[in-house]
Amino acid sequence: MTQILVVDDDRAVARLVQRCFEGSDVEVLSAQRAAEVIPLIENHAVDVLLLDIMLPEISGLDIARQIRQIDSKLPIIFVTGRDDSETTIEAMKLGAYDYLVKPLDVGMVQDLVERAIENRRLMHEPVVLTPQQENENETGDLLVGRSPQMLAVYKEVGRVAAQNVNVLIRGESGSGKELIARAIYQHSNRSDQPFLAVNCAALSETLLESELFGHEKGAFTGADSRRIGKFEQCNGGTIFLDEVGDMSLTIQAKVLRLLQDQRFERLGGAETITTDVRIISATNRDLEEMIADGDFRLDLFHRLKSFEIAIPPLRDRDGDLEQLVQYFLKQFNKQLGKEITGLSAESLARLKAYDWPGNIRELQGVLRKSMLMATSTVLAPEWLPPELFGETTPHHRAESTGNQEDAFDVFLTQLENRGSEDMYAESLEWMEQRLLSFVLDKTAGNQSKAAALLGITRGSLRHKMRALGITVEQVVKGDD
Ligand SMILES: Nc1ncnc2c1ncn2[C@@H]1O[C@H](COP(=O)(O)OP(=O)(O)OP(=O)(O)O)[C@@H](O)[C@H]1O
Repeated sequence: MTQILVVDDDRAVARLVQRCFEGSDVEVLSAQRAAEVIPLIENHAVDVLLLDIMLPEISGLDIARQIRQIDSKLPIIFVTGRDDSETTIEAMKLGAYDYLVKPLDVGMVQDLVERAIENRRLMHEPVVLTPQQENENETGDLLVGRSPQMLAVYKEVGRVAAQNVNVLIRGESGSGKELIARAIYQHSNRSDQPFLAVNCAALSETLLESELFGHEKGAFTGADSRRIGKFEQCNGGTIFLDEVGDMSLTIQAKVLRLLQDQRFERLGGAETITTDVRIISATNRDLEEMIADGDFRLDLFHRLKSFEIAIPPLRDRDGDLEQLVQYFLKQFNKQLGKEITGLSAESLARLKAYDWPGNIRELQGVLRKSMLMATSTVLAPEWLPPELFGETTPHHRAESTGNQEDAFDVFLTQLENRGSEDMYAESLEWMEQRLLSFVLDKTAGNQSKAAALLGITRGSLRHKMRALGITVEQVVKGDD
């Protein structure tokens, strides 16, 4: 259960935030007075704080300073009446996650809070590497796999984590680059400082530049106030630049300068700002080829890879597939209320023969989808998706008739047979899984378009996708 705390003397703010998360697994706590804040934070596992900057008795900034003493990494979203005030800048420099300007917009609140929750997860959810610790009661994300190839990776993480050098993580899509980045951060000397992740492929050039370096008012159309960028906000911390190969040459030049002398200017600004950040970057692109084509700077490449970790693709990890399958079976049995005991020999052989271009993420998706559909306790090949057989059309079960009602009936009968006491929730999950996959497929993975079709915000869509274990790659790849 995720908990967010809303502190505002205007009760309407807490009510609005409550409305934003109705029906989700987010619990909204609220307080109207400054004196309540610290005890609430001390006594609850608060994941995100929405804090009014202008409380009657004390400034929100002063409370934030006190909170930093207790929890230096709690994402704080300030709520303010004006968006160009110096106070807002001050708040961002204090390490606030972001700020919202009143009147609040439901979509924006959802979107920002979702992102802050995700950021909290990235910082807090421990990534467990040590082989002896592999047990199901472990909390956090477990890096499963004891192949010699992965043991070498864990050793490298151990070697480099405490050194204050930039690390470049390379590996195919879905191979675990983000998990490794978090493991490095968590074992580093900066683990008590923030960790901020930026996906360089997800934003347009101007927006990415502004996200990283900030901007001054009027720097570009739509820049109606000054904004502090991640490099300034994350002073003393670690930035994870995901998909670093997707940065434009202009931004590459700016990042290079930052790496050379830890200085930069906000977009459209003259003031030179100094910052101290460690960069962990990741890519699945062939940077050497990009350098040869003039698309990536050689000098930046060398700066980013003071240390390089190459994550092997799943197909090259000796013996990891079986362990991962066991691990995900247990996990999904719990999540889906199933009792699937294992895979048939033929299914396992099929999984082993497959190439896994989407690596662990694809394996997760395949198992989840198959387990959701399966009506037997052993996962037979008929429940596996067609792409594993090199087919492009469904070849099995009720779905093969194209009749979704049949598939739903099968699912319901199965729930009934195993005496489910949670049919409502389980059926809704089944439907949501299909609905989201369908819409994301129709929009070729475009989440904004998908959210618009569904009539929900992008934040809610992302939240649902995470809860259901759906990734865009899976959807798009699974159906092409
Ligand atoms: N060794 C592992 N053990 C258990 N789960 C794993 C392992 N590696 C990856 N995962 C899971 O697989 C999914 C994809 O991992 P991750 O996001 O770290 O990959 P990535 O390489 O960063 O992907 P992308 O290239 O798309 O950014 C996540 O849900 C992650 O928790």
